[in-house]
Amino acid sequence: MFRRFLCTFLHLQPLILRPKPFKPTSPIPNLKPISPFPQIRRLSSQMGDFRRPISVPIPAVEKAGRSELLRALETSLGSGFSPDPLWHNPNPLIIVVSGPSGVGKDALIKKLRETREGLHFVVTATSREMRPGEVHGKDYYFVSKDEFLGMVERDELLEYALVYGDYKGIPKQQIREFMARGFDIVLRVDIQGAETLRKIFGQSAVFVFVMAESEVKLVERLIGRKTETKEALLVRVATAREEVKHVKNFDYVVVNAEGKLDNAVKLMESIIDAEKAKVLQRNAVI
Ligand SMILES: Nc1ncnc2c1ncn2[C@@H]1O[C@H](COP(=O)(O)OP(=O)(O)OP(=O)(O)O)[C@@H](O)[C@H]1O
Repeated sequence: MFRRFLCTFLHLQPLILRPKPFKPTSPIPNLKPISPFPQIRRLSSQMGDFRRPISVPIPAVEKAGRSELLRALETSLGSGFSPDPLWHNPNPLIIVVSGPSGVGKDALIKKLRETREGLHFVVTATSREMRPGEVHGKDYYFVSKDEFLGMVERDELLEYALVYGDYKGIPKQQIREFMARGFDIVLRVDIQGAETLRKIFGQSAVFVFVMAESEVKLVERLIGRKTETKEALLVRVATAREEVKHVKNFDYVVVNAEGKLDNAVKLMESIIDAEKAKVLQRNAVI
């Protein structure tokens, strides 16, 4: 009576409570697998494991060898232990790095490139003049305005914009190739670019906003870089003030404080690690 009540309670057939016949699994040779459908076999064993009576004695842990114990546990559970990974490899990420001009995006990316493997830093195409020290194909693909517009016409760019009078765009093919090889992709774009990419990717990419610790530090950095005319400086600083307000559209903020570039790089790495460990993975497709 009690057993019948227990079975109804557990939504089980009475048969399940009976001891199962002994069915050892590999590595004991010459025995048939328990089921021709390993998935189903594993599932049923998981569901019933804690209720199934132990049909063979398990040797004392301190006396038995590892393989003997393993075999006894397998036999008692009614299925072998799978060597397959319990969790799949994480999906390749698309990481969009943005922030106001002069905040240190390039400096951060340069350091990240030195410290972390498995990342591909997308080389943007631009129609702007090469700055001293920059390398074609490494810092940017420097192309003429006409060449750039040809790429737009052939739909070769994921996103492009006219930034301070120069075109900048992200070649699609480069991203596809590196994602197929398992690389995480880092895209460095201005705020407008990040907004466009958010529309394209939605939540399937990671958006990181790089900030300085204060407005004054940001302006000092831009002045210190000595790459802008005074007119361009004014435009960049005024724009930066507005751009900071866009932070709410991003997933993460990285404060790149004066003299603390290494901390910002570490935070970037932590963000990537956390994203890789997510149960619900992002799945960006281009
Ligand atoms: N943590 C930091 N401390 C001090 N100086 C920094 C720091 N990070 C970057 N810099 C310096 O600030 C200046 C601006 O940095 P960087 O060129 O990387 O900015 P950016 O965000 O890429 O700018 P832009 O969008 O205009 O290209 C550079 O001279 C860089 O060396």
